Amino acid sequence: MNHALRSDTPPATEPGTSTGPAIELVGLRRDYGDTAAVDGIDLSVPVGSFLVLLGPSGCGKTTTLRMLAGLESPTGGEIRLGGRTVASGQRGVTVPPGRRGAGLVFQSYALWPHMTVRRNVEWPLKIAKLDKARRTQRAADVLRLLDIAELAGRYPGEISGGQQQRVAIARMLAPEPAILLFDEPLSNLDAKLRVETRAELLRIHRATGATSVYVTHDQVEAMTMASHVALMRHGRIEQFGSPADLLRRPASAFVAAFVGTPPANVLAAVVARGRFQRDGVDLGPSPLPDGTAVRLMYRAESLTLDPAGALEIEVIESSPLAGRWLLSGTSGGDRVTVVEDEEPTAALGSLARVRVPDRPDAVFDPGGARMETA
Ligand SMILES: Nc1ncnc2c1ncn2[C@@H]1O[C@H](COP(=O)(O)OP(=O)(O)OP(=O)(O)O)[C@@H](O)[C@H]1O
Repeated sequence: MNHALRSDTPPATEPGTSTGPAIELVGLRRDYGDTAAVDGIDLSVPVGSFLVLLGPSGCGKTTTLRMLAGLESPTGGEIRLGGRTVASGQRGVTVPPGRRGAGLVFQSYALWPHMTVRRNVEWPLKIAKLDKARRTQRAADVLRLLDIAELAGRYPGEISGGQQQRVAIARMLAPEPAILLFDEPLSNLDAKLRVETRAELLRIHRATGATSVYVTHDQVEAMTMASHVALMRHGRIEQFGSPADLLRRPASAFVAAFVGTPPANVLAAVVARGRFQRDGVDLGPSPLPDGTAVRLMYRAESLTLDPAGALEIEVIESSPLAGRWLLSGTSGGDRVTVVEDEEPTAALGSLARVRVPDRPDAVFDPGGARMETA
């Protein structure tokens, strides 16, 4: 792959314009004894995608990434990179990490402390047996792309955490991988640097034209960076799509409650006499048969504080967000968040009432699967 190295150069391949998928996972699984860390994953993304593996701790994100990198072998299924099978549980194929055209950046950066920044970045090129002139040129190019050319002569112990991370990314990019793998790369940075580095990583992703896979448990990172999100749960993909797909049409109550700022509200209810009822509170008409147990989704912006509202909450927190206010409370064990234009006057610990619209934004069954009610 011919990497463009200047940030003002368009990506070598525009996302989505390639013929075949850059990454294909087919029935991918990894068992550790009785634990299915990855329990049968299927997905496919085109060249130039920014795929985020998102999900709570222990859902199998890192295991999936390590299998992509070749640090872990699947116990079932296949991984295809650029149409080539690099790992197959059944056929016992395993292409070693160095021959997959994929580069990995660890959370811990893993720089060699006794080598200068320049030598750290040149190291993978030395392993690849590039001659000295090309190594020097390539290292200079990636250090410039990452904006750290002036640090070339320093040792990792002499630069900041954020700069070390840039060096780790430069080292990963040096051999021009077609696939960039990131394992929670921002988790060691402070909040402001995280936001800046998000944009920086996207710039690098676009400048190289490579396909990126990025592991995080932070849905804000996923929603702001991804072209494709795979939201994982218990080793499986709960929903795969664009950030907008997950936000607009969550496939399950789990997705609804995991993504969005703030995430949507999900309230348990039962249908009685043609109405959604919750502990004696009427939440509006229901098209479903009486006795059906449901979980109703309401976006925070669909709810309003109103002294005449049907739902009573105990206020637990209130915080500003982009010129508006989020007020959260609890109702029968469920968390309820409302967006208000003005700072709410309700004190913490006090009771407030919330008006609920006649129609929920989505209806899920008690197991969390989406129900069609239209
Ligand atoms: N080497 C291992 N031996 C046994 N079990 C493992 C091993 N690696 C991972 N697991 C288990 O597999 C499951 C998935 O782990 P994995 O690290 O992939 O999750 P994750 O989503 O990356 O979590 P986190 O966000 O906490 O890093 C967990 O239950 C974990 O305990």
